[in-house]
Amino acid sequence: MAEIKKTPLAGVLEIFPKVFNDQRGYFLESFRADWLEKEGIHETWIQDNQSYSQKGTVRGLHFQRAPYAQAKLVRVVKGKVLDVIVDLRKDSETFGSFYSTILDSEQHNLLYVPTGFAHGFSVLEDAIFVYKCTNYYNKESEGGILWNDPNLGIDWMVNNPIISEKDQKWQNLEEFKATSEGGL
Ligand SMILES: Cc1cn([C@H]2C[C@H](O)[C@@H](COP(=O)(O)OP(=O)(O)O[C@H]3O[C@@H](C)C(=O)[C@@H](O)[C@H]3O)O2)c(=O)[nH]c1=O
Repeated sequence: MAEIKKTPLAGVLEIFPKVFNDQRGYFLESFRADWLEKEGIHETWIQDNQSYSQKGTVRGLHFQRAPYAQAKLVRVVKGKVLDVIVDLRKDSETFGSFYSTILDSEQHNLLYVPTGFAHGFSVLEDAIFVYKCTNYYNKESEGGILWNDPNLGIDWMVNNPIISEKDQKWQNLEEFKATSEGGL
């Protein structure tokens, strides 16, 4: 059975599936609804995404606004990333805090990210990143926080990252607070 670990941010879970190794290779269950249901979380996953990124890339920090807000269940099938989330939940005691963890294709670990977070990752080894979402992509409701906002002070563990034009222009956390009535 998978090991489910709570994180310092309420409602965010890290999941370590049981890996069965043998002479052929490995087997693991990469998704089970009951991992989350046992924790009282009932989500309907309606979109799966996959991206490939070269070492040194940063993607993020992204969210979608209601009614297109997305919970995400993220993992890495090849390579290694530093996965980062920022708590933007209006009434959260940890609003404005971030949590980061390594996701890689050796641990096969997953991060469950509820709605109300900005999400991103940096690529420590060329990575195929795979994730489930509870809402469809909606360009108009897309928002973000600047990855290198000095007030967040995230150590992304990469120098001079490869980053999209879009991701260089997001607002910082202070601007987000001022324009979003205190959160998502
Ligand atoms: C995310 C997404 C993008 N696209 C398109 C839009 C664009 O032309 C192209 C690349 O999009 P982006 O540059 O936004 O891709 P990317 O930077 O990988 O966006 C993703 O980043 C990570 C950190 C997340 O948390 C995701 O929710 C998502 O925002 O793919 C879709 O068609 N559907 C989708 O669900």
